[in-house]
Amino acid sequence: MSARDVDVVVIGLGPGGEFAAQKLAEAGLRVVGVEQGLVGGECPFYGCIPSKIMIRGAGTLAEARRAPLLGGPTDVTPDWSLVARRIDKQATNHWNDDAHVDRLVEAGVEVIRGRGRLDGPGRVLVDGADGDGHELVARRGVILNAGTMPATLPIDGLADTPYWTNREVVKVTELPSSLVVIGGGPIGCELTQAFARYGVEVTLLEVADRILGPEEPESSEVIHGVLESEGVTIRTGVKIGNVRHDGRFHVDLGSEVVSADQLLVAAGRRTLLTGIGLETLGLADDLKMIETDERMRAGERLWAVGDATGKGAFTHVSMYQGAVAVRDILGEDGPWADYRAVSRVTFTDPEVGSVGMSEKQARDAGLQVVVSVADIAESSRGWIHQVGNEGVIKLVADADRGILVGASAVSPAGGEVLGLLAAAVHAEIPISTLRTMHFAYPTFHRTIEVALAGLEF
Ligand SMILES: Cc1cc2nc3c(=O)[nH]c(=O)nc-3n(C[C@H](O)[C@H](O)[C@H](O)COP(=O)(O)OP(=O)(O)OC[C@H]3O[C@@H](n4cnc5c(N)ncnc54)[C@H](O)[C@@H]3O)c2cc1C
Ligand SMILES: NC(=O)c1ccc[n+]([C@@H]2O[C@H](COP(=O)([O-])OP(=O)(O)OC[C@H]3O[C@@H](n4cnc5c(N)ncnc54)[C@H](O)[C@@H]3O)[C@@H](O)[C@H]2O)c1
Repeated sequence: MSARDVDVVVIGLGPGGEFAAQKLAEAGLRVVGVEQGLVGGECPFYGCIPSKIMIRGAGTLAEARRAPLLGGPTDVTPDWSLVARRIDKQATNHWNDDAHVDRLVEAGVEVIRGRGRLDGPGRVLVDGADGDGHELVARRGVILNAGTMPATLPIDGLADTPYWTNREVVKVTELPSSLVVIGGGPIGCELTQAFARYGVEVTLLEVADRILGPEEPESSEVIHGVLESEGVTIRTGVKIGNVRHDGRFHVDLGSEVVSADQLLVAAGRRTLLTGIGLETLGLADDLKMIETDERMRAGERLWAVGDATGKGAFTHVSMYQGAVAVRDILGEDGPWADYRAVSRVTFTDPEVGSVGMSEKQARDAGLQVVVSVADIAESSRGWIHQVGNEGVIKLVADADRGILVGASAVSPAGGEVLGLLAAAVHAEIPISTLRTMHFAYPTFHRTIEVALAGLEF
């Protein structure tokens, strides 16, 4: 096997790696992308897109069920096959990544299917899926975008059961009549609500004392209430003793055993950095996360982007970081990575949009914190909306600087309401300026004006 010279090798073609590979090739560099699974990564095939298609279907059912109260009688018959077909045919092309590969090849990227590993600065060895080995020398360097897999839980008996993770759940064609979900994070909450709206009896188990733990307590409270009102059973603070499977799943919580036809584990992610050759660059070979600087540099001629950097496991963060790495590799002068105003949306109904720091994070950072919470249901638009109007706007301000450092928008279309708040935190718009804005009537985002008025300093 003789080494081949190129400019850049990208190991892992998730959203950030795919983006970076394309941009660098379009800029005229010789780029090789190495992917052991599907080009595009988790988001289009097992994550964001399929889950949001489920949520879209479930949301239309929820709205139709609200119609008798507001619009007129409806007869709603859930049909999961519409969702399954959309995911299979429209979204994933039967889990075929040709469209992603074609886009890269068109841009000039050489795509090698196989497992890549580092072999010193700028050097990559690939165990090709076709049995061939490849030795690549990347003159400028390597971008690592290895991403994550579902975390495996050390629960007695679990590994011997045919439980679902996000990998299996996106391929479901027939719904179970009951489902236990382990993990009340974004995946657990989004899918719990989607399945419940299709008539599945769902029990959600969360080890922490509240679901959506990293979000504001007010956000968790709204979503907890909404899920329960839609028939979901929620247990928080649980300790799972063991899991058994005898055709049905039995989850032992000590004080009770929860049984269901299916089990979904959505309890976090694990990175794929072990065995990827980090030690050949002098880094530890058992890292859970990879440290990066503001240019996404992680070592000698090594850049890292995506979930494995620990800066927010979101597609838009991975792509943002990919763009930063591209600028650095092309010798541009920034702008470099800044995580003050990372925005994220959990696509429950209501959506939970948030940006920047939570109140706790701001207090822990020693800021002079002032907060304000305003109720969406009490706004004119909330009143008009009626059923499904639960939500809050929460603002976290740094009183010393007179700016917002964080905010949450739990609301119908909360992810869209978030836009204004994300701009405010990102651009450090003075609160005095925000207070003088026109807030169109009657919108959900007008509740931001109420929350701004409630900031006392
Ligand atoms: C159910 C679900 C829903 C989600 N919903 C959203 C959402 O609504 N919005 C949002 O922003 N984010 C969402 N996410 C998160 C989002 O999918 C990830 O943040 C996103 O995919 C970015 O991940 P990444 O760039 O780190 O790489 P990944 O998408 O994890 O891809 C990494 C790729 O690297 C490959 N790879 C790994 N090691 C090697 C190797 N040694 N050699 C070759 N290839 C390798 C893998 O096969 C994989 O294809 C969701 C995730 C899940 C699971
Ligand atoms: N809309 C979005 O942007 C979106 C949607 C889904 C996922 N994602 C991304 O994917 C990541 C992974 O999602 P996730 O929900 O799997 O992970 P997560 O780490 O965000 O949440 C996992 C939850 O499982 C709980 N948990 C862990 N072990 C448990 C146990 N033994 N018993 C009961 N509960 C347990 C945790 O306390 C936590 O609340 C997210 O952090 C997010 O960044 C984003």
